[in-house]
Amino acid sequence: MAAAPPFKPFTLAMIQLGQVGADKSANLRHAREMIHKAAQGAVSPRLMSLQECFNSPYGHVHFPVYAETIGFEPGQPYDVAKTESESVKLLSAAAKDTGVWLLGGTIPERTPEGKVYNTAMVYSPKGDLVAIHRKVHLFDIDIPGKITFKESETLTGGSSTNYFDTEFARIGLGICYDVRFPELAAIAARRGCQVCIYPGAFNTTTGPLHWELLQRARAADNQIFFGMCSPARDLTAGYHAWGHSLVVDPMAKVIGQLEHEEDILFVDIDPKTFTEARAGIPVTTQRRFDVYPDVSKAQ
Ligand SMILES: NC(=O)CC(=O)C(=O)O
Repeated sequence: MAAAPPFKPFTLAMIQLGQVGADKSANLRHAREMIHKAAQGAVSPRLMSLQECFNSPYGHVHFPVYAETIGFEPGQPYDVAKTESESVKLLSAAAKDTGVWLLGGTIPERTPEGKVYNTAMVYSPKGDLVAIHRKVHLFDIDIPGKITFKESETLTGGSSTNYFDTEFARIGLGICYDVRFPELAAIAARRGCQVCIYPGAFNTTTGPLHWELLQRARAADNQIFFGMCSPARDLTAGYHAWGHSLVVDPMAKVIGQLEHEEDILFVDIDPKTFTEARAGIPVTTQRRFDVYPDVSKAQ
């Protein structure tokens, strides 16, 4: 594995979209407008993120209907010009036009074998698709009287951990429910990620107690910056997202958070906090892998 890029200061933008409805073209148009708005903000971001499921309503019945073929293979060249995926075309053009790294939220992806994944894509400022992450842990829960959700009705879980390198940081990837499984962020951090960003969509049942808690926990466990980008809340939709897109620093301090309406969060990521957290509380050098296994060596 190559060494992580030197960690440099940068501004991160979390784009919390409202208006995600049944009309995919309208969803895509709105995402493009908001990406351009974020890029032209008072502080120029170097990296922008969209939310989980930004081009379709969130629900297992919708995934197969909205699914697109991406055809990305890690390590293989990928020609955006040859894709039929309208979401890939839009995200690639938006990254290129703005000249900003873009974590393009997630979309339902259909593979040639007919499997459907919940997939995040990352575009470089040149518009190249450089990484994907398929949601590893499917959101299957049942809280009687509150929420029942079963992604596994139509989705398959991804089977790899993923990160991407920019000129200012190594960024670890996950999607929403993945945050409840600390191994994923631990693996990313031990592979040199200074920042993890997960597009997500918690809800009004799980969000109040767990959204901030889990992100602060993953940041503190690993002494990294940790952020999740959510959809805005739409009470006319079938799924009531929590909103509150959030970024936490390596001391587990919340350094930026939105409310639940459509908005854009700009956060300055300062490597000094990362260095100071690790120097002051040196858990990253005090682990006892003679007592328990190192999960990052498992794959
Ligand atoms: N939507 C998810 O994947 C996860 C979620 O809402 C939760 O864990 O709570």
